Amino acid sequence: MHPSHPSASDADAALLDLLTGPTPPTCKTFLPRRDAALDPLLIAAAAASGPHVTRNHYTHDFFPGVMLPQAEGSWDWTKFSGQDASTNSKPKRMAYVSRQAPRSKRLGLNIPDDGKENTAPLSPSENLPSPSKTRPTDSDSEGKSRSRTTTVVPESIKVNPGPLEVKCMARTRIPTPHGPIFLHLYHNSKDNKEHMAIVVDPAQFDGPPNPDSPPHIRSKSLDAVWSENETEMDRITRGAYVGRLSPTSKQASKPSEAHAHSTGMSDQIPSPLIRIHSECFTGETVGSMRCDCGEQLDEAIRLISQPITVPPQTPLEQPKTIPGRGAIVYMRQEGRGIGLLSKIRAYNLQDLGHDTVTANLMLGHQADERGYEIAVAILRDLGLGSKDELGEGVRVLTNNPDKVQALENEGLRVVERVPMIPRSWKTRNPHLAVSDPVAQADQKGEKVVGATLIGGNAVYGEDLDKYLRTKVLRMGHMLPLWLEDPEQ
Ligand SMILES: Nc1nc2c(ncn2[C@@H]2O[C@H](COP(=O)(O)OP(=O)(O)OP(=O)(O)O)[C@@H](O)[C@H]2O)c(=O)[nH]1
Repeated sequence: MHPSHPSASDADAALLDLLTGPTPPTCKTFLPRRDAALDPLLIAAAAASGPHVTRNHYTHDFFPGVMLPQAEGSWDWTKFSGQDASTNSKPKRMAYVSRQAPRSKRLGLNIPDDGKENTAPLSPSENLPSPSKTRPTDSDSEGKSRSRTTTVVPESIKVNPGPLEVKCMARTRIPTPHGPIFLHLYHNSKDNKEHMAIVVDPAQFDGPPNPDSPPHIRSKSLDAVWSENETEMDRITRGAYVGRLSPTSKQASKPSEAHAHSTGMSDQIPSPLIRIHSECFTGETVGSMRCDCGEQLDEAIRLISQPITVPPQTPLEQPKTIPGRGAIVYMRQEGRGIGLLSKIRAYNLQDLGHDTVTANLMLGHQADERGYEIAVAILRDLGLGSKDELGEGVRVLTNNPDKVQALENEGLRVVERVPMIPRSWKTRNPHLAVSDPVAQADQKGEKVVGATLIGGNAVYGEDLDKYLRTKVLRMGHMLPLWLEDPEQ
């Protein structure tokens, strides 16, 4: 008898089976699912970013904060109803963050084992978020107390509390209107910026130093052999070569020869001229006439490149001329360390009538937030300004007495401060212009090749004058403030 039709006969049951099909199997007959349950992380990632996003991307936080309502791309604009996404009152969804240490840390890179040279580029050991300082009250220079809370994110974020190390990652020759320079790119273990050294030392093109010439200005970390697997071509490609490269160059530098110390002429030649220059996108790239940074960089390369006259040692000898030598350490400390964003805001405050120092303070910054530890370490790597007997003392191109003090505090041997008179002041002052070929050319309206990076000649205007006067009057820069009236 058919179980579902207890009252029907067997013939009826057979007919019914024929018409309705066999009884479907019960759930018990199904095999259990073998595939993984749907992964909520994967679904969330795909929903946020599209099907190309895998669980790996998501776990490792390729899109930090993408799930937060205010994050770019996280708002569904199809639901836009005139309300600002950032004011969405819905509870925030969770943002997942990788708990896995960076690869370099997991593999133990940057940790020298059995004394072997580390081949990996220096990188900050941890990618910590920038610390933020909160100042509940701040007063500007005019003594007005403000109660608003200002959050300050320092531009140069210190990410590694360990000892400072600098490493020159690459060096190359750059021709400039003032002559060739060697551009060195540095990594360091303190911040994540690529600071640079512009080395002027064209004598290096003639090959290894001879006993009669001053020592070449070369990076010790660049000339070091980084690993036994490094080929000559690897080393040449990163700039560890002596002389000038040509299509037939095959020989990388030998650390012992490249850093040979000569004693012959060292006593008679002046110490190398150096400058620590702070990045200024507006002044150097856009040609801003709000500051003198562009012309200072250009002027520093020009001054360091001037040939040096070496006095004769005996009455029978003639004075000798050798190529100029020195270096500019180009620090990525935009806006005296406050960063470009804050500097742009500071400019607007300046247009509202405040000077550069007050504008910084109003934004919750200090007047100057720069540090010089990395710059001095770079100079030391170049063999300049260290206090040991092989290092050369330096002459520093600056008007800023605080900078000289800070450099000395970091252990730099400064033998002289060399002032930098703004070109526009020289051009307009007949007494100063008399001894300066660039100023003379400017006065005659002649174009001086390479006189400035952008404008070609000295530039001036109300903004620049205000900026220069503030440096002298409020920051103690050592310049004679002769220009009371520009028309005089
Ligand atoms: N915060 C701020 N920074 C500025 C302003 N104008 C230029 N800078 C920055 O100032 C730095 C250069 O500093 P300066 O004070 O001009 O000169 P210095 O380096 O202290 O001294 P010198 O060695 O004599 O040039 C660069 O990083 C510029 O970006 C400004 O109005 N506000």
